[in-house]
Amino acid sequence: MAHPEYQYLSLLRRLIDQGVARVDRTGVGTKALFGEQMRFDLSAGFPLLTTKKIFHRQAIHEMLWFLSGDTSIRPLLANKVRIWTDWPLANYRKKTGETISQEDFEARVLADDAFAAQWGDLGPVYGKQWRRWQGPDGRVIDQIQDLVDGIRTNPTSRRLLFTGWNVADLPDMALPPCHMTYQFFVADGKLSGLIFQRSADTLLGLPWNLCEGALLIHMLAHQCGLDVGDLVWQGGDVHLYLNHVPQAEEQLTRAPRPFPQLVIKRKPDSLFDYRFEDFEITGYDPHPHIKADVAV
Ligand SMILES: Nc1nc(=O)c2c([nH]1)NC[C@@H]1CN(c3ccc(C(=O)N[C@@H](CCC(=O)O)C(=O)O)cc3)CN21
Ligand SMILES: O=c1ccn([C@H]2C[C@H](O)[C@@H](COP(=O)(O)O)O2)c(=O)[nH]1
Repeated sequence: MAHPEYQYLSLLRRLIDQGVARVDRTGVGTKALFGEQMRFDLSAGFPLLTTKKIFHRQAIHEMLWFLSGDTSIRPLLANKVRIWTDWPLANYRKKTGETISQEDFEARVLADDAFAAQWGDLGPVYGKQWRRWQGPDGRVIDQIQDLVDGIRTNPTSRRLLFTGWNVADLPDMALPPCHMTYQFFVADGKLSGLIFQRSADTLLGLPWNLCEGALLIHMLAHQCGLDVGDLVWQGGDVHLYLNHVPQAEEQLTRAPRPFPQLVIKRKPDSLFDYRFEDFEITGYDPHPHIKADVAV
């Protein structure tokens, strides 16, 4: 059987060859396809792309940050994860007219509590909706705890899902959720998960989304005494930014190597008590990193 990473590589190829040119919010321009799917059997390896190095250390931190319910970039910065800085930074520059560097902005968010509270928060993004969805009656809903309970007590339920797409809160978010809905399925002692991603930056964001989705399935399965099944990824507007075409062509010259394995070294009492040190990726031997600019 062909290496599962060819699903990703053939998507890159089709985006370049058949993607429809579109003007987008960022002004960069994309080539896009609508409605794409990939499937990875997690028992056969951890789907961390090998045709370029993915910074999985940062991806693990981001997933733990989502699960913590936090929405400030401060805990990310404390772990040297800088992928979310561009949006609060652009907001700060626009509102104050100051031309502060990214480094100085990040240093202030880390050092100054009041500054972090005013400028470092992304609004009611993923973590808030996952862990503290606010009902109209003021009730606070922990969608992830409900999911864990559901998988344990009612594994054949067709309602094992959570969503970040809180329509009323969208205007207050730095960015509306991209990986917006997750659904789960238990069969034969295995947990499968599906990500619905309304918008996918195929070169930069998607490899992280696959890594983090796979990590979440592993964590949930670990907590619920299940083996891992499939990660199904479903994309709506799936695009390649025009300034990423050379990087995609470079990546397409490379042959996939065996996927690594995820080792979870400790079983904490709850899904929310995992620490970064509990995870180890073994056997990861990727091709070199390929640099690309993120569209803000
Ligand atoms: N245009 C765009 N693409 C995204 O993937 C994206 C957004 N915006 N906005 C919100 C978050 C932030 N995410 C990001 C942002 C940057 C990288 C990125 O630049 N990754 C590089 C290197 C990162 C580094 O040097 O630390 C990579 O090669 O993976 C990845 C995901 C995913 N999301
Ligand atoms: O986890 C993520 C987060 C974001 N993206 C990409 C998808 C788009 O290129 C931008 C978001 O812009 P919208 O105009 O809100 O769609 O970020 C991703 O791929 N993965």
